[in-house]
Amino acid sequence: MTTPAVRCAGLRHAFGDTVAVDGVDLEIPAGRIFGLLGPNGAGKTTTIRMITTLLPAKAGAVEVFGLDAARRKMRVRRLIGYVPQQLSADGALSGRENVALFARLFDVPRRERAEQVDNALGAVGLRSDADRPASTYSGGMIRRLELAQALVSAPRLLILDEPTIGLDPVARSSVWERIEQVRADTGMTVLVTTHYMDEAEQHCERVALMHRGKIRALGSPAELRAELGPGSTLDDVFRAVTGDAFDDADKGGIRDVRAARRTARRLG
Ligand SMILES: Nc1ncnc2c1ncn2[C@@H]1O[C@H](COP(=O)(O)OP(=O)(O)OP(=O)(O)O)[C@@H](O)[C@H]1O
Repeated sequence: MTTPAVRCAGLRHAFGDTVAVDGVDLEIPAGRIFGLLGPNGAGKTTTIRMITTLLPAKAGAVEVFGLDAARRKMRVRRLIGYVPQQLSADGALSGRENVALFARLFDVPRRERAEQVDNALGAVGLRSDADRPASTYSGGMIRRLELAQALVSAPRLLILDEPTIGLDPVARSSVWERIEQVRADTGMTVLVTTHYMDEAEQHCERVALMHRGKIRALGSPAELRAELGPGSTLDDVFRAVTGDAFDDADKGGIRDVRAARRTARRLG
């Protein structure tokens, strides 16, 4: 059996009295697009931060391609490209300069840097806009630039936290198009969190539904819907396994995140 890209066992993290992640067992097969779905506050970002080694687990273990994330932190970090929810591009720099900065941060060898930067920009469709300031980019272009920043070190696991939040439908599909193309070209594993059930249905081969720190359902979107019966949606599956409507569980917090990304749509 091939080693999974990620294996979490009994993963737990609490912030004071708030248990954000509550005993998560999860296996993410290599080479697929895997969606971690759940409403605001479900524990998705906290789970991702433990997988990236940015946050130590209070209990349980994470393995990335068989490497223990607690003991082999630096090796694990080199396998991962991470696009957080927060903006990570600098509006004063050109697209190319932004990606080159990440190439230096991730120790891409000096003689390969210019080519790798150009390849990453090409992979997200930004080559012709690469030399103007990122402050002139649209929201979708900024998201694609952040994708290029994560791709420049040629990671085996690409982790995207809400990659399409706050974008209009056209920009959302262009981001997904690039993600799917990169995965097809490189075979890398993609772990994505999203609030958008329709996007998960369309683009993720497997999904985990997370609610209040726990994984409530796991499988392909089609399998999960089939278990519930004909005509059901992923929203229905979520309601069936949690007893909550997805939107009710959200408690409005997502609006703040959306607003934040909307205001950040133009840099500078
Ligand atoms: N740094 C922190 N300090 C205190 N509480 C936190 C912190 N980060 C997250 N939490 C809490 O942990 C819980 C899980 O948050 P987390 O951000 O992991 O959820 P999420 O599913 O990623 O939601 P979102 O889409 O809003 O990021 C929430 O109750 C949140 O308020």
